[in-house]
Amino acid sequence: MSDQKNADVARKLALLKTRFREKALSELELLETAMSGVRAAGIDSGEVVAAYQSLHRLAGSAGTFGYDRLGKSARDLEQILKPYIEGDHSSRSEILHLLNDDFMQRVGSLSALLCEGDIEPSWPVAPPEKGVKGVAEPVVLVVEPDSVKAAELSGALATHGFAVYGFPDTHSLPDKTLATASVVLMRDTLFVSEGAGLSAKDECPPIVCVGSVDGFPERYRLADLGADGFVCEPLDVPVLADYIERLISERLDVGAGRVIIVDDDAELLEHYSLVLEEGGMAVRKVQSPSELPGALSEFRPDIILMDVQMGSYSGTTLARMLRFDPEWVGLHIIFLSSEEDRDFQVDALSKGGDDFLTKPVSDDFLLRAARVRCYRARQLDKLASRDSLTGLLKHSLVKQEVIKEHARCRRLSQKSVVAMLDLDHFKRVNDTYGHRTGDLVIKGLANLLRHRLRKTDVIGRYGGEEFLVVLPDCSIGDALRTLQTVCEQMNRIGFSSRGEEFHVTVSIGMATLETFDRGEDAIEAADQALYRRKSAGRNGVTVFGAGQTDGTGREAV
Ligand SMILES: Nc1nc2c(ncn2[C@@H]2O[C@H](COP(=O)(O)OP(=O)(O)OP(=O)(O)O)[C@@H](O)[C@H]2O)c(=O)[nH]1
Repeated sequence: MSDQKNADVARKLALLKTRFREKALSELELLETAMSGVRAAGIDSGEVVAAYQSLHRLAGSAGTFGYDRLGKSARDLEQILKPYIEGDHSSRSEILHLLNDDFMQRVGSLSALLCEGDIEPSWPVAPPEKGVKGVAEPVVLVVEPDSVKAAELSGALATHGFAVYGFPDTHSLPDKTLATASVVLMRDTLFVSEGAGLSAKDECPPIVCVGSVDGFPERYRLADLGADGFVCEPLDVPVLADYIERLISERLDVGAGRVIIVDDDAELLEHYSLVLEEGGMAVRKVQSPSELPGALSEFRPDIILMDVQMGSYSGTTLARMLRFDPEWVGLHIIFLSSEEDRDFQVDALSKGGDDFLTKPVSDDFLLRAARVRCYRARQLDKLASRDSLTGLLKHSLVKQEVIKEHARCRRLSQKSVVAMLDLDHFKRVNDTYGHRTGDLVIKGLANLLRHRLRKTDVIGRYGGEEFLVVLPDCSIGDALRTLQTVCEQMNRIGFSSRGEEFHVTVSIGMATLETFDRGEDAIEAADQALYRRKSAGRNGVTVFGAGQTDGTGREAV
């Protein structure tokens, strides 16, 4: 984060702290006056419950703004009032016993704790570096002293769509370059002597060691020194490319995350959201619970962080209400509450929450907790919506995306393209090299598409060796060029099995989306174009219904 941005965030946090202090001061003043009144009259007309709620709020929020001692004192006083408000007695003698001198004195000293300044709120950990820079081509750094091996590995990985840069040792590797990389591949012996310094750097991406000796002691040593992975020679490049791909997508998932925060306390809401946003997460603030259903449909978060008591609304009831809708049954709801009572927490969870964070939470803890929970939510979501072999969208979901994109194109008069891809003579690959190798080829094409297409493009596995992609806001000419590149690059990837290297080609049929009445018709048209490409000799792109050439000199049908 730049110094300027740091200063901005610090200024905003300081402003929120001031607002909190002002609000808390007037609340404490009211509390003290109310308790003095109750004590003097010996009659409680609901003021003690209000005082309990006020102390409960302070106990949960003060620590967030750096007033730890205030939060703790408020919690102690809240605990004194708790048996009274849970019981059914409010005789004069009980009130006087409750609001004794000691209690009143402690209430009176709360506001002094607000003037102490206490500790500054902790600053969240820095956002993780994004694994993929720009549109495509994740950067892989190869740190290998043997220049021949380095060149071989770099060339092979480049055909899988990675941008590869080689370095003979860690000293020649600039920090700036390191920060742009998604993965470092490093000779294991070099890692043992130089790697610890590298992995300790903040900007260092995952380090995968490459070695020729694979045993428990060697792996343990590398793990102990901070390596993230190990691959043994001779290298199977498609397997390695897939492994790198997995590391990259895991890393991206950890950083990203969409959170809705529901809290009726404006300062807390602002503070939490600032902390998460600065940590790289996308946040939607909801202060009024009635706005939650609309925000959910629009923002589609990974998780909800929700206060438990918001005026007349209860967070647990809201959680239960959300589960009425099948769409939100799997949504992760995390309660943020100053309630420490275990029975209460279990009860809240049984009503539809998934987890409990007890307030006050430090900024750092909040960010880490939200990241981990978003990551888990995404992993679970992936299991349901993603194809397990390729990690791409499953058949029904990618089809849905086509239909959605078709409606969007019609509404906004925009142009998009849908394309169907199919590996050529794939049965032969399976028959010759086995199903496992066939799977690697399928993954190879999936990874290539991920690298070559834009982040906004939708990619799905439509069938066994068939893929469907949607290219939104894309002219037919641009789509043709992009997909031709995919064909060329697929053909360049060298797969190996049983000591033999082989290459696989892909055929593609494409169609404009908005020219059809329904999205399904556009898929059908792309499929027909694919069929024609297969009849016309495979390995290329055919546009539905156009007399365009496919870049290989052949006439597309
Ligand atoms: N390894 C592997 N093979 C699969 C998978 N799904 C489908 N297949 C195989 O893909 C092959 C598809 O073969 P065909 O439909 O005959 O087509 P083709 O051999 O690719 O020939 P053309 O499409 O005409 O170029 C079949 O052998 C399927 O068993 C999978 O998940 N993994």
